Amino acid sequence: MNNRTAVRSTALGYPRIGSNRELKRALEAHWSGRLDAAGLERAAAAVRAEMLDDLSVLDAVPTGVFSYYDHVLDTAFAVDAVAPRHRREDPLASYFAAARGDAEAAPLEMTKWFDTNYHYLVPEIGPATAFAAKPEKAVAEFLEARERGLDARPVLVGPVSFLLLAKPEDGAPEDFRPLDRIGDLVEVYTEILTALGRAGAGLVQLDEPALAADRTPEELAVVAAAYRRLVGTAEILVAGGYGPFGESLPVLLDAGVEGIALDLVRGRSDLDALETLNVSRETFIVAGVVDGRNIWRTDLAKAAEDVERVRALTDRVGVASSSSLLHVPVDLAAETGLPAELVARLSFARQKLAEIYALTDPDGSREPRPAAPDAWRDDAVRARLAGLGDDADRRIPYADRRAPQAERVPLPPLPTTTIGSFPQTAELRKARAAHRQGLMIDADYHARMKAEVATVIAEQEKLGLDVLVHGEPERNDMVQYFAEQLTGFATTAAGWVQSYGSRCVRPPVLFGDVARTAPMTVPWTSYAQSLTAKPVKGMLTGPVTILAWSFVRDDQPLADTADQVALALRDEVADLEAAGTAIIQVDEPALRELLPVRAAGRAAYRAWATRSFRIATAGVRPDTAIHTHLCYSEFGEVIDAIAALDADVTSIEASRSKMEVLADLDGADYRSAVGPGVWDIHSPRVPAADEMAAALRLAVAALGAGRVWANPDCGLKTRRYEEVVPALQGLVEAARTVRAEAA
Ligand code: MET
Ligand SMILES: [Zn+2]
Repeated sequence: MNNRTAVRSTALGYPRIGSNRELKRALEAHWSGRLDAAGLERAAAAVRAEMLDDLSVLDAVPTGVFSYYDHVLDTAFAVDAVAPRHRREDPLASYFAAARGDAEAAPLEMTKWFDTNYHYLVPEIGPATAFAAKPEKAVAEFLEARERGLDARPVLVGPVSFLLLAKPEDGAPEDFRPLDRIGDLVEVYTEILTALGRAGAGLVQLDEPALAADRTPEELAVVAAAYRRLVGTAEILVAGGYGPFGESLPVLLDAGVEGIALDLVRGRSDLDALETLNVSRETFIVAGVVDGRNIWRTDLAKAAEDVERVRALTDRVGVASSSSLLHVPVDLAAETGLPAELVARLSFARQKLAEIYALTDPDGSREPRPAAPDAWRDDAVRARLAGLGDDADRRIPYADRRAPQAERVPLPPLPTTTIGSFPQTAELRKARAAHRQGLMIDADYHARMKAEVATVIAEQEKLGLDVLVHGEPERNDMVQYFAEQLTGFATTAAGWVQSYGSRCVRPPVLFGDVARTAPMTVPWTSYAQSLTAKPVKGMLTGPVTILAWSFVRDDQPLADTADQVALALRDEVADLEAAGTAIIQVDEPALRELLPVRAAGRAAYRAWATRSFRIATAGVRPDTAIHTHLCYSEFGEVIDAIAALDADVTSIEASRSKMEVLADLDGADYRSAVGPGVWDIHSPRVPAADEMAAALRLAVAALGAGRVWANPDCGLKTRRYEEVVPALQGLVEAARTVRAEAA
């Protein structure tokens, strides 16, 4: 029992975009017609080979975790739950039509994956969706690993989570829920599991992250029935990964699954529960003690203690990441520019595999995490925060701000605006790269960016937009741009993490106390304003989003870290206002993202998240308008938090979800203005003016013309001018039409 084979090492999933983002490049080449399907598949095979090379240090490897775009979409294709509008002759075209839309059809809705910055595509399920087993991808990737002599374990999204993550297709009856289809779906899963078994698979991992959320007794009954049916066809390891299984844990064990993979980073309560549950010593328990969501080095001493607790309960123990490693960059070795004392405290995917392995090795390291150096502390910031008055996060009521703001910046009903960024052209990216590599001097770079601002302002004046933006050409990324200018942050050279499809982000590392040393955006906004008589919005990223899109220190509560960021932004807001900016937008697209998966943690989250936003913004005069912007999610669950931000205008993604947000706002205690997005900028499709006008009419009907703004869903940086110009022409036309109707 004490030899190392007693404890097996594995990971629940792995980064799949390639260590140098090879898949991203191949996908984008394919979409633009520069790479054919065979070329794309060759690039994909190379990425899968690299994944297996990395994973092969472990006793057992997950397979099927590669994806061309998204693993939920892969699962939809594995069970043939493809919306009729996405069916094409060519399966790859069908897949990308669902993912991105094409000339004929809008894509699936995209939304955040639990409390992460990964986005999945929302399957559309109806009462008649004809599920069918399409196990080819799962089987092929299993065999690929098997041919290398690896102990391969196919991974699929489990049937319960698949349906809980799905939405009813358009036109489904009011009372239809995708979960109603569990019986049919499970039959198809048995066929897939059988096919995998025939190919030689033993254990199969079914990811049920939705069981890390609160589940009703009816849903638990569905879980029980589904897994009782499935255990007859394969040995099943159920993985969660985004918190404790809680009430689902005994249900899964009772159903007789072969094993359970626990998230022992965020879901340590499951370990206490397990100790009371009288688990059979035959049950395979995988201890997810290596954080799959963050990049701090594992405290191996503490992790080893948890593994021992599991070993006391069962003879079959695994050590793994707490979730898929999808959420961390591939290799710390690529970071040659980081300070040594930071590097000593970090661990990326490859390092995490080594940590996992060490924990299964009786002679492996059991080193605790070293404490943070004193130099990372800023007592001045701490003292300022401690001294902030109780009203530092309060403005006078919205009703009293409205008139002074309208007087300072007179606007027509349904004012038109954009969310901030304009296309990041190849030329701009080239200039930024040259500047970063020292091939372009600061003065030339700034001149180039200023020229771009001038172009963007002129374009907006020509289009007839009401509130202008400077276009954000100087920003590589809306969080990194600020992280590079604040203390307490480091940025990585190649720490890429997949956000959606081919889109990757490089989250900064927030390791110490945060402070602003100089204005960060004022010169850009002021320059843009100097070029036009129209109002130009200041443009900042809010504290919650800065945290959500960074790897944040885990040695103090998020609330305390958020307040430090808020204080830095408060100074920036004050400087913008002093420079004459009348409208300041503070983006919080990630407000929904950090909402705790379980209800128990939500009130506390709402309180600190909204307070930090208000600390950042509440210092302004009544006649200065604070805008905010949210995107990527369903906002029903955070409507009260949105109201509590106390912004004067909230622009919010709405077009893919067909203005659902209006129903949520209706009834919430939300009084200020809303810009529901009328153009889905995640798709290359240019909406027609009358389509946007129809959306605006819905908004006017719900909120009244006086409270509606006309804008796209999000920033335009990923789009091309060929799309942006006609779409914005249509937007301005739509606003004028609906304005005239409302007058
Ligand atoms: N101001 C930002 C932009 O337009 C907001 C993006 S939200 C993901 O790019
Ligand atoms: Zn956005």
